[in-house]
Amino acid sequence: MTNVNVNSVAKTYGTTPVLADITTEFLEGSFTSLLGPSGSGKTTLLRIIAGFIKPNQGVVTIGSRDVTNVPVWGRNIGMMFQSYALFPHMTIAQNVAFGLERRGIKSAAARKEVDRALEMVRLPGFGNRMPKQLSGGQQQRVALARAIVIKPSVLLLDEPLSALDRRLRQEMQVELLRIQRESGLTTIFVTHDQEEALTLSDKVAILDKGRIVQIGAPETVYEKPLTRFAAEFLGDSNFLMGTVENGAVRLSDGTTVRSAGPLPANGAKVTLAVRPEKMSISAGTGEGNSLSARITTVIYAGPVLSYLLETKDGLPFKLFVQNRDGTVLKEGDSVTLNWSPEHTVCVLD
Ligand SMILES: Nc1ncnc2c1ncn2[C@@H]1O[C@H](COP(=O)(O)OP(=O)(O)OP(=O)(O)O)[C@@H](O)[C@H]1O
Repeated sequence: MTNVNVNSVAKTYGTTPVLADITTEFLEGSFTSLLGPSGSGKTTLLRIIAGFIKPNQGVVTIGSRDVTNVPVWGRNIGMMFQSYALFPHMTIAQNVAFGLERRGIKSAAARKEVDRALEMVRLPGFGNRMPKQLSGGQQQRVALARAIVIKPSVLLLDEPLSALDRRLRQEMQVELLRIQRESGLTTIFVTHDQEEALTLSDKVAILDKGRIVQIGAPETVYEKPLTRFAAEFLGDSNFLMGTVENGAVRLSDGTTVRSAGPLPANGAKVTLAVRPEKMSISAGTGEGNSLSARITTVIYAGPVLSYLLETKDGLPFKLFVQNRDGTVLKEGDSVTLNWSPEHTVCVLD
């Protein structure tokens, strides 16, 4: 169990910067997701921590040890990837024991550790089977057992569940979280699945173009996004542009919108973000913020209705409404949207 620190780490391929001066800390025993679009640098950061890639600058420490120049095998890291295939000609027990044997742990002691690891991933008694006799989900569990059996200081996971179907994936998420909690391993998890990141993590780090644009608890990054990119990449957001006037924001159609959060000085041009589920449709203006809009599309999905709307300024808006009484509004209806200043967040563009 160990803190992992990344200090001023940068990586460039040729002239293309892939990671730009990343400094962050992964706390002992915590589960952190690296979330970002394809090409944002998630895998590169993970591989730098693992030791597969050498950064052009910066320092990586695991515990109190500077590992920047330590090879992969000297870092005591457990790893699991999407395509971390098992050795097909070895039994499950041999697969799991592989890392132990390479560390010189003798067979009797190794067998005990292997049994314990297989128990932890809920595959006791599977040691004598061959990989092809296991389902995809079971094979992933074996890969996880192989990663944790060496008692690593850190567990690095690169989209380990993305090859599994939805149901199996959800099952494995629960298992992964249980194992992480039981083992107390500092875990760093690469994903581009936002729901997975929110449900599993103590902290979510959002990457964009080689930078961590925000890192925090799931509810913090979701409720208080710092940038337009973060507000859009993690969940859905509606955006309003305006000018700060007397502590509120004046939109171009003259409507005034309030935010409970801090705003820059009078005259500043700002962007406000509001989550679609935080808005409601009402008969008239109520408490808090309100805005007129016209429904352009109705998406009926059973328990939840999605409305796509257009404001007077021609801005596209989205709204998610619980289907409580079966009322479905129609395309073309003019409505008033209401929402709280608490849910109005000023974001950097
Ligand atoms: N060996 C390499 N040589 C040149 N460019 C590379 C190399 N490895 C990665 N890149 C580039 O670095 C950028 C970041 O890649 P990385 O794999 O870290 O992104 P990612 O966020 O993990 O993306 P994905 O979700 O698609 O896996 C990409 O633009 C990629 O093309």
